[in-house]
Amino acid sequence: MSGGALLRIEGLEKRFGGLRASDGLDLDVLPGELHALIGPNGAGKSTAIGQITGEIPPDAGRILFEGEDITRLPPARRVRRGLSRSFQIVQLLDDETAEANAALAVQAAQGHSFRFWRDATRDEGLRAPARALLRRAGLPDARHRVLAADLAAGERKQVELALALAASPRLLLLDEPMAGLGASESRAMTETLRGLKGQVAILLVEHDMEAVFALADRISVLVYGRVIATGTAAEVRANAEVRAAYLTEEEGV
Ligand SMILES: Nc1ncnc2c1ncn2[C@@H]1O[C@H](COP(=O)(O)OP(=O)(O)OP(=O)(O)O)[C@@H](O)[C@H]1O
Repeated sequence: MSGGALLRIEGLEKRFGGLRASDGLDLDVLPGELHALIGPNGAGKSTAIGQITGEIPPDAGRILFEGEDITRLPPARRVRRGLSRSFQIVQLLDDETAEANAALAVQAAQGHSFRFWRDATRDEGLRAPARALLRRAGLPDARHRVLAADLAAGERKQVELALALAASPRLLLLDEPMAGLGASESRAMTETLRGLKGQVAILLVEHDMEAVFALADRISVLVYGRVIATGTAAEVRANAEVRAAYLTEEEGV
């Protein structure tokens, strides 16, 4: 496996017109680690995630997953290899319960057609693993039968995390899981992610520095499409280039 890395990104380039959203991006995620990708607005974090999932084709560079070049692989094939993502904006079926949403994800992960999705929401063989996923994602049992439309923002994020876990990923890509959450919801999500640590490698894009510093084994700092520093929280905090480019006293660093 590419030098022990689960995911290796080498020299990734992505231009939007004259703008270099990825500019020689290099990044490694090790098996089982929680690796945070931080950086100012517009640094290219979402563009990096999009290229890892296959939604955005890079102009140059390589993406290796478990040592294999997946740079040109379609998104669905990457999911089947163990790369799963959750989105900045939650996409749930609002008129179905949390449990039914998760049951559909279990069914999809088993490779069945969505044609029979209405049956899936009643199938106990899918509902039992669906409940297990929701518990792993931190949603209390009492909320499993609530319609997605009636869930709080934090609970919707938990369901979305359960959907991402349904594919049994080896690497989970999380794009701002704390976005739009209140302080207590963010703390709950932080605890949930702490519980997942070690079970699945996580690449976490997040602006909530409290969560990042509490969770990350390593942090990479992205500025203008390039990683300017990678290290532990203490190493990144102490890095002069990082402090100058991004982290400020106001953010408590
Ligand atoms: N489809 C696109 N077309 C044109 N420009 C784009 C496109 N997607 C992203 N960009 C630009 O590329 C740069 C990087 O955007 P990206 O969303 O990856 O940054 P980010 O670090 O995720 O930002 P944020 O923290 O605000 O989510 C930004 O300047 C953005 O405006």
